[in-house]
Amino acid sequence: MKEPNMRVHAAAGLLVSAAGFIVGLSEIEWCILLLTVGGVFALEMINTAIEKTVDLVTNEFKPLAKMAKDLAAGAVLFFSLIAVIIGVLLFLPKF
Ligand SMILES: Nc1ncnc2c1ncn2[C@@H]1O[C@H](COP(=O)(O)OP(=O)(O)OP(=O)(O)O)[C@@H](O)[C@H]1O
Repeated sequence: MKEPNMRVHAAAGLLVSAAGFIVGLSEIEWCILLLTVGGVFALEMINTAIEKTVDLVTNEFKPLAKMAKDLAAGAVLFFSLIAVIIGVLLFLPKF
């Protein structure tokens, strides 16, 4: 795993999974957690793929290249914020 962001997502995924075992999530809560963690991973992979593709096409400053990279990074950020909200909704009632 060379991408630093991927390592952060992997660490966060392991941490919330461990927390899930500790607090004893229900089946449906596990499904929601796995979908959320998997979604962040999948989006990060697509973001990296878009970054690499843009870099392959050009290393000059191009507005369309900027837009493609910023939108892909924005998708990861947006879903990560949703993931945090889902995490709070899942875990807060357990304490
Ligand atoms: N060819 C380009 N033309 C215009 N803007 C670019 C270009 N390449 C990068 N940028 C801008 O610079 C920012 C940083 O680009 P970079 O390729 O380092 O991506 P990054 O999001 O920092 O990647 P990483 O996830 O690897 O840290 C992009 O989000 C984009 O706004």
